[in-house]
Amino acid sequence: MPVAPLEQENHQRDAEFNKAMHGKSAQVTGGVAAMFAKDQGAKQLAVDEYFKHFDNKRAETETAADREARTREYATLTRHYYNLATDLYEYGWGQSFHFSRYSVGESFYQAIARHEHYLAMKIGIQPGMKVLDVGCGVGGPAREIAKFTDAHITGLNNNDYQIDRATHYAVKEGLSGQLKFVKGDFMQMSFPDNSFDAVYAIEATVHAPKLEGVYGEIFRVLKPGGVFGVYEWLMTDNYDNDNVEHRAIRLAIEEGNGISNMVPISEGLAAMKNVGFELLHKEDLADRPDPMPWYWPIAGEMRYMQSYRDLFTCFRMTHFGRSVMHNFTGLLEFVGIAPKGTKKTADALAKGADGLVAGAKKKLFTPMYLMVGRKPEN
Ligand SMILES: CC(C)=CCC[C@@H](C)[C@H]1CC[C@H]2C3=C(CC[C@]12C)[C@@]1(C)CC[C@H](O)C[C@@H]1CC3
Repeated sequence: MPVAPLEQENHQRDAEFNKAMHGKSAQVTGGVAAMFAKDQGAKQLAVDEYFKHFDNKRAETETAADREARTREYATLTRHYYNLATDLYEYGWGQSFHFSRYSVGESFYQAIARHEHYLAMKIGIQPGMKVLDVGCGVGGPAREIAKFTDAHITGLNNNDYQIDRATHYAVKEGLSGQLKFVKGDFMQMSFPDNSFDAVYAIEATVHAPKLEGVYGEIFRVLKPGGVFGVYEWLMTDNYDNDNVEHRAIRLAIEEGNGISNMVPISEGLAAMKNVGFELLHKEDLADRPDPMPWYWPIAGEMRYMQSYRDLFTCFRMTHFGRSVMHNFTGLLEFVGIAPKGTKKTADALAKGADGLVAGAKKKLFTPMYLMVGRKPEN
């Protein structure tokens, strides 16, 4: 695919849109309350901007030009995806927007935290280090890793609403001295060269139009000798783009998850090497012989639940739990309480979740391809 030019950043425009759409809802407790406190007109704009890339696009007729159009507008596409999806994520999943491995007797949130600790350990984060979290979401992982390691973490994010939420939670948890959140496009970072001791990215760099672009920026801002670790979303090398069923799964994953261009493992590995990283570790953690698969919560496979404390969290992700919530939002939309587009977004997320599960079961997709690379000393 030809390399598209990067989208021009406009922080003032984004800040104004954030204020218009989300108002003061970043301060609200809980995803559901925040979800309904939006401006209708601004939300409609986000819906139109996001779904123009996916409405009426079918795997059977998808062209390279469709994919190129998405990558040209990668930043707007992903920013509006998170304008629409963030509250639902918080309602249905929590504040760490990633999957994890699970083990016997381990609760859902313990597993999520363990996945974060594992990456922090793999890249050797030490107390006092200056660490960058690329694509930090609402800061769940940054807060956990800050507490776990005593490091200073900067979260980078292109969505103002998520930055506001992350900042709000950091203040609430008394972590403002250790955490800061910065608005920006990870393809064109504003940090000077060699500014961080370590960098990590958890299921976020898949939003890049080209992995080499974001990994190149990470390489630039990392100090020589510093280590970068990533859990990457990749199609496995079983994926065949000429197979319509495979394409339909990839397209469902992209639409439901704000992704402009998902690529195979081989491309992820090549990107790490091409930008200059010395690869210390590569492994698909989804291939570990775990007693339950990473996707069980979104597949609604409640038999894997390990703690009754997880009952409500996990029930919300079952097909039944989702349809209760999605039809309820549809009803609230109909009577004018919820802003238009709430149900459409929820349904797209559900379709994306089904795509993730189908991709995982057919061994076509992984959300936890671990790559750890060092920037050489000279
Ligand atoms: C988009 C990327 C790169 C990472 C996010 C990973 C996960 C946190 C999300 C992927 C699918 C999402 C869904 C939900 C929460 C967040 C995810 C698991 C819901 C369970 C939220 C509640 C809705 O009613 C259904 C959603 C299905 C998909």
